[in-house]
Amino acid sequence: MTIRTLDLRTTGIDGFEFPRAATSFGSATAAAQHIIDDVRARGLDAVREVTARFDGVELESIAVPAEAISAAWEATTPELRDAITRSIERVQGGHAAQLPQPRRTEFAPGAVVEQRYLPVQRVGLYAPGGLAAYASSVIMNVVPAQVAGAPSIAVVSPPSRETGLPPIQVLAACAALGVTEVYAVGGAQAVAALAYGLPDAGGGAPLRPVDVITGPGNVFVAAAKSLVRDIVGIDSIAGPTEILVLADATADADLVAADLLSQAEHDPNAASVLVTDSAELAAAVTERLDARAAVTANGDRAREALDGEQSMIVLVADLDAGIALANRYGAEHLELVTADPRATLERITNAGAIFLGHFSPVSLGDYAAGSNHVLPTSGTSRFSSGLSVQPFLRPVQVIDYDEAALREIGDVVTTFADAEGLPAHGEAVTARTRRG
Ligand SMILES: NC(=O)c1ccc[n+]([C@@H]2O[C@H](COP(=O)([O-])OP(=O)(O)OC[C@H]3O[C@@H](n4cnc5c(N)ncnc54)[C@H](O)[C@@H]3O)[C@@H](O)[C@H]2O)c1
Ligand SMILES: N[C@H](CO)Cc1c[nH]c[nH+]1
Ligand SMILES: [Zn+2]
Repeated sequence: MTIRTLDLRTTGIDGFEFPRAATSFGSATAAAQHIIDDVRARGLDAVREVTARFDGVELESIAVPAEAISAAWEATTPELRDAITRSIERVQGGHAAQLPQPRRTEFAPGAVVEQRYLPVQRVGLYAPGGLAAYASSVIMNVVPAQVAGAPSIAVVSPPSRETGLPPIQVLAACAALGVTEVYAVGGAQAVAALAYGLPDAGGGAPLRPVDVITGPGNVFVAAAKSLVRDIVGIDSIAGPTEILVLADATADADLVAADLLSQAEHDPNAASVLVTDSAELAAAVTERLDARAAVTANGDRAREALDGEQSMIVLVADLDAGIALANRYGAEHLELVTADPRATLERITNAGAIFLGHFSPVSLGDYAAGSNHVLPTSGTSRFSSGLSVQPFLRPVQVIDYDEAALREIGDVVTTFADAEGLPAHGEAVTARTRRG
């Protein structure tokens, strides 16, 4: 494996567009629609059939028994329990800081409009399965929902072939967070079950439909989320993970290589990109990537990602060109490893999350920084943001006028009502102000 290097030092960056991993969203959308229709029509029978086909697991019920959740916590090592607990504390702190404050505006005595934030009443959170046991994704979904005050939380995650349940790490994170409603189901069938509900999720108990679905997943999960977005709220659609490291000659090549590999191990479609104005750094990172990929456990998968057309080292003439490219790419994860990362930060316009300097690697944010790891990918950071308390809260305005305040502004209403040809609107005001 040698990650390819593209030298734009003399040609310049005009017209250069980063290739992204090809994802067949079109065919996945057709497959997801078929699964959604089937689950709506046949409920649990359809969920069980699709799960048998794509997960290779035959299930009677998808509802995870409460005992399995508590047993998972008991069976978890003290080290992982401690890590889960400390991660939750940080992520809780990070998300509590996002809570918007209610506002009260008094336009005149007795003329008040308040802005309050109401939590979404029931949420469905997707923790991916597949290549890893995403306990941390449980935390990154559940904590913002809990901090927002959502009273009813259902977690879905694909069953493993061995136990027919989500991995023990996922269940242990649910236990630590006090989540008791968990379903062993993944893919588009999980999204359909959350959006439309199931009259019977196994053992006669229903899965009640949710109001909002969040969480990362593969292309079928993403396609299903976009297909149900007219009946439930969703967060942004997260695709294969991405890291762009913007580094100058002051960066440590071994650390840059370690960070590029950390995201490459997620998925053969993951994108690892280094943008630098230092040819020496580019050469050294290439060498360190080879050395590290040879010894890390998921080296084969990471090599596939680094070999893919979506991964590369880009050599630019100077830091200005590098910053322009980073903004053009809008990476899910952007690392700034420059002589003055804070100064570079001021010039960043697009990124899902930004990691500053040598001691803020992406994997810190994945687990323990206190930030959220569900982040916009594929350039969608131009218009969307990482998961926060926001999808779990709705601002609602409360209008509270007294009689004098209504009299004072009433003519604005009647004049508008007449101008719009809607006189009954005005009459609703004069019925009050002309009384007595
Ligand atoms: N952005 C983030 O925060 C974040 C966090 C963790 C994981 N991820 C990403 O999430 C993704 C997880 O993907 P995954 O596949 O490992 O797990 P997943 O849970 O997203 O998908 C597994 C499900 O896909 C369904 N499925 C598999 N093949 C199918 C097919 N041909 N047709 C229909 N359904 C099918 C199965 O039923 C299975 O339950 C990875 O790309 C990973 O990088 C992102
Ligand atoms: N880097 C992934 C996408 O942001 C999240 C993750 C979960 N576990 C490890 N990493
Ligand atoms: Zn990661």
